[in-house]
Amino acid sequence: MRQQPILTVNNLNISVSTPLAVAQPVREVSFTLQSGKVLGIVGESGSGKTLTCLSILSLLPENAKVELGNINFRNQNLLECSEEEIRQVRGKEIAIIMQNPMIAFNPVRTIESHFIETIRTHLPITKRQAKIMAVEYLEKMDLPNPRTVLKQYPFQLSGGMLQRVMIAITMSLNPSIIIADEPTTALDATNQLQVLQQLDKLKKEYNTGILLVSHDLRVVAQLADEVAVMYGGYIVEQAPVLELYNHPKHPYTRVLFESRFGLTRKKIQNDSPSSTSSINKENKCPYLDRCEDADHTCTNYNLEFVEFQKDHLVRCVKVLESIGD
Ligand SMILES: Nc1ncnc2c1ncn2[C@@H]1O[C@H](COP(=O)(O)OP(=O)(O)OP(=O)(O)O)[C@@H](O)[C@H]1O
Repeated sequence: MRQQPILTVNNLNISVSTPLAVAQPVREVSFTLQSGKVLGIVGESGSGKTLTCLSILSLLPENAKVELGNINFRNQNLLECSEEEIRQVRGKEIAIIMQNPMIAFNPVRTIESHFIETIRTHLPITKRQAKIMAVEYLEKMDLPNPRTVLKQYPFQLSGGMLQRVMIAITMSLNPSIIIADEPTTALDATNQLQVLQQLDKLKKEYNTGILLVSHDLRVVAQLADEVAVMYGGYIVEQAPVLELYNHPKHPYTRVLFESRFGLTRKKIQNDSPSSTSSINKENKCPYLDRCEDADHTCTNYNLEFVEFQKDHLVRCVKVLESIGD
């Protein structure tokens, strides 16, 4: 039996205003996250992954806003929370790990000082107790010599170590959800693997739900239970990881997989999806201009996201037609 989702994002639409135009980089995005599961969100640069994540914790840039939708966490619509209520959720309930851990640390403060401040902001404990917790969580992240690490400054640690420190700090608050936005992109292969192993450990040991954002299909394959593919602000396909990787249906997903896994010489073109540049008034497929399978039917359909088989959803009129055949 499927358990209750811990996070439900429903029909999320985000707009951004620039001096030249209003764009809608996130459209009709819906997904759920279960405790102890990893939902991977993949898609090329600019597809709307980061804005989707930032909106969950009300961290959107000033010129961006949620136009429509709701984000439910523990029966609470996060979009209706006050700034104070959101502050209670941030870090303690839902934590975010970003791509470049160096940015998250103040270069003139030791790891110990970061650790203690974060823990004590959320938990009523003494500095001594916080330090004991810090050592304990660094050990859990398999960082050698945790006491030495605590005395060090961020620049004295490698990117991979710093990312694991970041995860240790995050986990010391025992959040129900971690949003990991490209957590391994800045790391070399060895460190990537270690960070992924630690995230996997967290999901299993603490039943943490993880939203794993990456443009790297191999990273997502290692960790995710389910994967959503974003293109032009929409989720165009979503399925359990094995189903999606073995039977990608949307033309964009297929090209993405072929290009990443070298199955053919086909490459994804670098031009940005046209649909991020303005509001999609025509309701045409966001992938239309780049799709090899497109025909006249693709310019006139309502972009519905359809479950064409159990747990496998796709937003493509051609795929749905072919199933009907
Ligand atoms: N503050 C902003 N002002 C204007 N446009 C923005 C802003 N933030 C994001 N965008 C645009 O919105 C679109 C989606 O951005 P987002 O960062 O969510 O993409 P992404 O899929 O996470 O890409 P990346 O992997 O490069 O971070 C992009 O076209 C981006 O340029």
